[in-house]
Amino acid sequence: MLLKYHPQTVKAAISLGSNLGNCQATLAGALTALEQTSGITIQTQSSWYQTKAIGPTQPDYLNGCATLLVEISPQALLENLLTIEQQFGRVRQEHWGPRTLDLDLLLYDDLILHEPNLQIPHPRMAERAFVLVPLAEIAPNWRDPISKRIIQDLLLEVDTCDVHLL
Ligand SMILES: Nc1ncnc2c1ncn2[C@@H]1O[C@H](COP(=O)(O)OP(=O)(O)OP(=O)(O)O)[C@@H](O)[C@H]1O
Ligand SMILES: Nc1nc2c(c(=O)[nH]1)N=C(CO)CN2
Repeated sequence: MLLKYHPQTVKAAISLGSNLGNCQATLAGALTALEQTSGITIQTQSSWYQTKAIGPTQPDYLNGCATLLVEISPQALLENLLTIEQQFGRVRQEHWGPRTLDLDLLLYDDLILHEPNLQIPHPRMAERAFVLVPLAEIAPNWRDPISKRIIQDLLLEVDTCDVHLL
């Protein structure tokens, strides 16, 4: 019997954010760009949330999360995210400053990775309501491989008053 070779498929989670330009169009465009990338399939996308900016004074953000099925490495996934950020006009200026598009890699299966250009889970994920609210909507039982706590439990520890369903 001939068995077709399937590269391993792994589940990953990303966050999306935008606070410059037409944010809703940018986030929808970023998901379309991801879906058109070889080795990436969007599994679930969250609702969009209007969130108060953390960091320097700047406009509110539109934030959301998506789970992906990926057949590419974490580094290749990050490269694709950075390329899509560039396509949407992302200019790196101020630390935590305003941006047309921010794509962060949150989780990659149960992997823990500490490389100079890539940390997984995303190191600030567990303190950010703008990440945990949308992530809990689509992946409440995903376990953070470091704290061993599930997303809906991490969400109980943060203040969600500045995160509003669009
Ligand atoms: N899990 C990750 N997801 C995305 N980028 C990461 C991750 N871990 C490390 N990085 C590195 O962070 C670099 C800078 O990212 P970026 O400018 O988007 O940070 P930021 O969005 O301003 O802040 P934050 O990382 O707190 O969200 C990226 O070029 C990438 O190499
Ligand atoms: N509400 C909100 N604040 C932020 C965001 C974001 O996506 N949403 N991203 C930041 C840098 O990654 C800094 N501050």
